[in-house]
Amino acid sequence: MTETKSPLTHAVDPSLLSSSRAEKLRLEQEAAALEVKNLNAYYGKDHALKNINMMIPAKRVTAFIGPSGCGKSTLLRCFNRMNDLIDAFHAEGEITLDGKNIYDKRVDVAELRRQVGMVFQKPNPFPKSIYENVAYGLRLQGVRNRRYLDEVVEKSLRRAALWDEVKDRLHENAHGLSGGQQQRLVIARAVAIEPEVLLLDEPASALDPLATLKIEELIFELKEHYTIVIVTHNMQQAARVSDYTALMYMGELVEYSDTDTLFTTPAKKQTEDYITGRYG
Ligand SMILES: Nc1ncnc2c1ncn2[C@@H]1O[C@H](COP(=O)(O)OP(=O)(O)OP(=O)(O)O)[C@@H](O)[C@H]1O
Repeated sequence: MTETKSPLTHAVDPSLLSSSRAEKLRLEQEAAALEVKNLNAYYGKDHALKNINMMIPAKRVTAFIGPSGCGKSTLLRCFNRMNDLIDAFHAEGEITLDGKNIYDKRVDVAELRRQVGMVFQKPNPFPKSIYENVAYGLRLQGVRNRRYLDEVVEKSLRRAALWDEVKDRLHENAHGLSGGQQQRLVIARAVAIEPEVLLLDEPASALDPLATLKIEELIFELKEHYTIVIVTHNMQQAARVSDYTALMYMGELVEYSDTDTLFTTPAKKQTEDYITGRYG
């Protein structure tokens, strides 16, 4: 009896792929939002990122996957220099945002973080009202005009798919919202200051399946306006939400391509082993 060998036993259901991606995406044809050139990063002597070179396309969703400790979050945090807050950290190489090196000494890091917003695993609204959470960044910028603030708060909450659920309780404390609502509120807070890039570090891993689904749908809508980079442990999630996927392993970028290709016909054996669950 001849045994037909299927090329891959997918950890990810192939029907998840391509349904939302009618045409074949090609990285080399995309406009770049961020470009990473010869990036090495260290925590003291620990070499956390090893000579990373990649381009993050504008207004697409790019997912970073890979086993725990491979450097996904470190790379994500390089994009708005969040790692600068860690004493032992240093980076070498270049990351450009719209052609400008964000590691240049003259860069205003506060302005960089306005352009490159970040959402963390655990929702972290401030202990203030829903309204004040969203208005926070604008108030920091000195905006006082009430009508303008009202407009931005509404627009941001709509964009974060939360408006209908909170429009009658804008002045209640944000900590009264569910976890999923809090995470969408944090996204509204980030978009209120019109960033260019949104970094999402496992944004749904603390949420139940329904709240996760809402965040995934939201990510799909947000890419119309923003470049999105998401770290996820969940390969199904990467397959569902991202246009491009990067697999990392021990600080190296193993493979990076459009999501359909990475999950169906990866170029490297190491990728195939990872996505079929043979390691990680
Ligand atoms: N604040 C820190 N201080 C020292 N070492 C760190 C720090 N943060 C991360 N590291 C180290 O850098 C390497 C990469 O960690 P990183 O958190 O970027 O990986 P990850 O792929 O995001 O992991 P996970 O999926 O578990 O979050 C690991 O060896 C980790 O121990």
